Amino acid sequence: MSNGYAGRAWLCLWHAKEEDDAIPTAITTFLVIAIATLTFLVFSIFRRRKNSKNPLPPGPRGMPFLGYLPFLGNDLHRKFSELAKTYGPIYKLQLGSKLYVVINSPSVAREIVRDQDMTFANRDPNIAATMSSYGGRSIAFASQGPYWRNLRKLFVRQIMSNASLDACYDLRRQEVRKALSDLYRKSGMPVDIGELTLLILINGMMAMLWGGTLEGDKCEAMGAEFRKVVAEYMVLLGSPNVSDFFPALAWLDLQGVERDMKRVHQWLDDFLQSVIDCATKGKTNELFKQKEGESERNEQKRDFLQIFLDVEMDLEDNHSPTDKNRVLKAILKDIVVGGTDTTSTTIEWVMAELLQNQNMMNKVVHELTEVVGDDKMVEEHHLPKLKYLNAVIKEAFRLHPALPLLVPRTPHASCVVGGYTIPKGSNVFLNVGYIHRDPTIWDKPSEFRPERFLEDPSKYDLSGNDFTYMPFGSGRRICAGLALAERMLTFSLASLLHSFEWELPQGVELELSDKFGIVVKKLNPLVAIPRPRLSTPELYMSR
Ligand code: HEM
Repeated sequence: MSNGYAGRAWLCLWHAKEEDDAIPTAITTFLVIAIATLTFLVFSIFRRRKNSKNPLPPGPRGMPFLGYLPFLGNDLHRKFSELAKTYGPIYKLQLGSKLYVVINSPSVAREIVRDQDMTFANRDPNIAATMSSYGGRSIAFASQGPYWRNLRKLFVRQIMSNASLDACYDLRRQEVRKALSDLYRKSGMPVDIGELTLLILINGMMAMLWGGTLEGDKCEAMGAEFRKVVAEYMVLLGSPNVSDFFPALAWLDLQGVERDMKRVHQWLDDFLQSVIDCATKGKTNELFKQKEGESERNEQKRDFLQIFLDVEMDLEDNHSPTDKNRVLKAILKDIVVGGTDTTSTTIEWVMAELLQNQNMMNKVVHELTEVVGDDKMVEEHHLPKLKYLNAVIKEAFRLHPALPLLVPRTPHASCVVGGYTIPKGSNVFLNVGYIHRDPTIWDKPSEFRPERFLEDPSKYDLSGNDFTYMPFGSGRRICAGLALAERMLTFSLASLLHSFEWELPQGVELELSDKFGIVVKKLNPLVAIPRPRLSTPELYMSR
């Protein structure tokens, strides 16, 4: 456009030479050109300045086309922390055609989850997450919007409310007690702690969902299979996938992530479908059993599943029954998969740290004896009084956050954070694992020292308001199951530690290395031997 205008101006100047008003016309023309050029120059300088004022974050150079992809390795959480030492509080990684931004300081994290929380409340699920969440229908992977807002509101206000969680305490307790009596029969034998706690959690969640649990001879085998499948699922969700970085190549599925996720997703889908069929159609299944009296599900009794079934209709009014079923399974996945693996992994870490630090184990057991007594079982009302155990759990969350990179967020508009531009659509990781071990924040950060949480117990809670400590995330997308996670984790752990003495099998060396998945687990499963420590055997039989 400016070229056309300049051209017309030159033409005008040429014709003016032959006319009487040649001089004023020439001046006008020059002025127009000068103003246009000046405007253009000022605009370009301003634009350059603006960009240089807020450039993209620093970051390592990569290779043409591939970016940093060839250097990423398998342990993302370790690599991201290594890079944070070089590039500081915020850096970028170009991975194929996608831009990733990693946040490594509380002050920059605050800008994301507090100051610009609304901008960053979106997710951009990768191929594996989209497939596994039935096309982004789960709470965890749905885009910000009315669907996600309504679902989350329902989940947090109705399912996770104190009243609702109090109402289903009995169901949780029965599952924990059942596990304790099974364990009593196995005392003196080595137990895989991750497997044990996952089974408690699956059954606890299923009991709260619809009053049914895994039952029968195949129960343990099913639990172990579930664990294996969920572990693979978490690795696939977190693995760098070439198809995500080069969408044009996605059809090739070069690493087979899509193929593997399809298989894992199918297994979980069948599992969840059986749960729904048992719960809603009264279908029988050799693996699931409804608790006695639960078969007469009536109008007054609204378990988790019933609440979802009712409200899901409102959410997806115009959808076909198949779609509604998918939405329901996506939500069940949030609970049965997202809620169980994170919680049981954390219990395993706590047990490992306590077995490593015998004096802390003694303090925990002493506190349990004082608060609960050796002639009683743990109840949820004891939990707030277990100050030392709660500090141990917080310290385990600090050193071993289940999701050390949280779940990535995506800004819906370009914005400035920490003085750098984060373009719309980039993937933003909050490197909580790194912040939790930052020596400028934490004294001797790699030491397991629960006492740091006792010094000022009100300073650190799990609500994500202190950006130096965010094991459940923060802001609009903070963990939706926090209330239940806190109760289930502390109750199961306190019960296991109160009812049994634990020791490592002879000759076994404990090590605490981890392996990456979206949930970071112990590299080698923790195996320990339980021995009863309560006053009478009858206590182990109580429900
Ligand atoms: C120790 C146990 C748990 C840990 C450490 C944990 C941690 C987290 C974290 C870090 C996030 C991402 C937060 C963010 O992006 O800022 C998250 C999201 C979520 N969690 Fe948990 N979680 C746990 C247990 C549970 C349980 C028991 C449930 C369900 C009953 C649950 C349901 C969810 C859901 C639905 C989301 C997605 C929230 C959203 O995107 O709006 N979690 N969790």
